[in-house]
Amino acid sequence: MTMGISGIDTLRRRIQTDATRTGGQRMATKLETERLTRVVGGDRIVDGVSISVSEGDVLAVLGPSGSGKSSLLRLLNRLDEPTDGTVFLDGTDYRDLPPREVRRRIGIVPQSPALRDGTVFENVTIGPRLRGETVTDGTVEELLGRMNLDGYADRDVADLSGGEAQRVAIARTLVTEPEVLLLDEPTSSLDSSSEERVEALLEGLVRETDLTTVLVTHDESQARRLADRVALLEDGRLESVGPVSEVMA
Ligand SMILES: Nc1ncnc2c1ncn2[C@@H]1O[C@H](COP(=O)(O)OP(=O)(O)OP(=O)(O)O)[C@@H](O)[C@H]1O
Repeated sequence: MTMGISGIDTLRRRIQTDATRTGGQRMATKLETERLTRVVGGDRIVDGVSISVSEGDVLAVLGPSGSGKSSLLRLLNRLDEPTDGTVFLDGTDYRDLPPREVRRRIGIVPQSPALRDGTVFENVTIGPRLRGETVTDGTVEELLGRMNLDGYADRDVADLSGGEAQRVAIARTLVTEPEVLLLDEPTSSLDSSSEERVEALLEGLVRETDLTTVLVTHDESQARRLADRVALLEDGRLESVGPVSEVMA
């Protein structure tokens, strides 16, 4: 049997995945970056970052302002294009997948998500509707319930508090049932009581659904509460990565 370069890569990846076992339990690699790099105007805003996230794990990305956290997140679902390096989703190079499929499977809640004029229902279902798909009322109600927004479907988003709007934005990302969730500072714009509430919802969500998650945060204590592993960025480069207990000892 002959094997092309991509076949060898896939095999190598499978062997690596098999090697990642804890207590005999297999931890499949869901998302892996390989020397991921983005150069803008001569600046290496993301510089050779190689990290992997196991299925169901929460990876927090920490680092000073301007260290490239948001830029890294935007590369993970190809909202921005890497200048060099790539991302593997379930072992497949994402450049071999249609960008639309990548963005459906890897959902992002941006730092300051803008809602469109209209109702909560219209906002939550906007992605599927743009693709000509329908979402049932029941699905939306269930999602809103999960975000503690029971009965909000017909509300005008103009009347929502910041915390409620953020939860609508999260529901809007979850409606496509992503396999990986990217969260960019999900609570940074909220007052402390909304922050606690949104964080508790996110914690419940990622623990109950085993959703593979990458969380950008400047808040070390939030990283400790939510994450299994932490990646520290500095000037676009990966300074360290590992379990929370080791990296943030
Ligand atoms: N589109 C862009 N064009 C040029 N430079 C950019 C662009 N996006 C980001 N940068 C620069 O890249 C660097 C990293 O920015 P980024 O927003 O990723 O950092 P961050 O760690 O998320 O910061 P913060 O914590 O303040 O949100 C900064 O110097 C920023 O000015």
